[in-house]
Amino acid sequence: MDAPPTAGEPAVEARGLSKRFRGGQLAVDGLDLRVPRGSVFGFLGPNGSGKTTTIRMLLGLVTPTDGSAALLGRPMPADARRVLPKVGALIEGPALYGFLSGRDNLARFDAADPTADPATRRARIDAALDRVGLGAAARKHARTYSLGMKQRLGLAVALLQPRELLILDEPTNGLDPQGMREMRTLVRELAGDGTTVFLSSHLLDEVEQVCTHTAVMARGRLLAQGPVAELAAGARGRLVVTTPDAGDAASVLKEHGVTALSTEGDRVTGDPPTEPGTDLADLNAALVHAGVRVRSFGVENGSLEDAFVALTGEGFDVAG
Ligand SMILES: Nc1ncnc2c1ncn2[C@@H]1O[C@H](COP(=O)(O)OP(=O)(O)OP(=O)(O)O)[C@@H](O)[C@H]1O
Repeated sequence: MDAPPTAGEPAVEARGLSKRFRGGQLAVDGLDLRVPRGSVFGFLGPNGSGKTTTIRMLLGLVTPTDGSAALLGRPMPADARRVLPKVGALIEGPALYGFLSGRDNLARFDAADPTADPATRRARIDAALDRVGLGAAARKHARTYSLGMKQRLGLAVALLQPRELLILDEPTNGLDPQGMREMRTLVRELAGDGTTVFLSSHLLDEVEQVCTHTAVMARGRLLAQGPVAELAAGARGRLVVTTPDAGDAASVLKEHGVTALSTEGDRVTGDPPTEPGTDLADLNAALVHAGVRVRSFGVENGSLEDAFVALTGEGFDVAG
């Protein structure tokens, strides 16, 4: 008999998880990951940073070169047969038959599951279709579905059984704004039901909007992880000045130790000086003294993007 997983055990845990592909490429490098139960966890990183490879290792689809992974307190892939029934996954778009209706696609997946009782199939399929908002389109051929509907049908496949953990690889990738909104709402609803959701994304604002926790990847390495609010709050805020004299303002701020200055129209932003004893009021006085007409002056709260830039020294949308 196995001991039940202890309470407080993370939904996903990786220790030193690494993958070097045959060509020599180190796609994932010593990843230590801890996904709290009940969280919506955003696995964030630019394209090519190693997110998909990590997800494939977590699910036992790729063998790690080094390190270990556990899902719901059980080692993977050793306990895959016991764990995977409690885990729904959506990776790389589901394999759907276009000539079958949404409902018949689900029936096919359900029939392929040896643990699924055929007597209750219909109810399971209805519930899954309802959950993803496809009840009305259930009888249409899947080939007529928009990409967003196909993604939601893929999620319905994952929801045919009750799940403790959902792992979604870039669930909004390629969707139009409406499709993105629907998928994000769905993720929030699923999390509201108590399911832990682990999703990968290359979109900072998506993670900020949807996730409670995040881990930030770049070039196969983990840069930071923790509650989204804590990471964003830890980032230094940006000084923001609006003024019709933007050019002069930038010069004065530069003279007074403001770095990483950028000007957009009447808005000048920069990193405030870090020397102890620097008072922002003195900066404002210096601007006024130099004849700069200041409309507003303040420090904006740090965002996840600020945290990322601080961690990597570069913008987010760089190719990994
Ligand atoms: N089967 C493979 N063989 C060799 N290299 C691979 C293989 N799969 C991925 N890679 C490389 O490993 C690195 C990480 O890829 P991965 O797909 O995990 O990143 P990702 O963050 O998921 O990016 P994307 O969002 O573009 O999928 C990339 O440089 C990729 O080219």
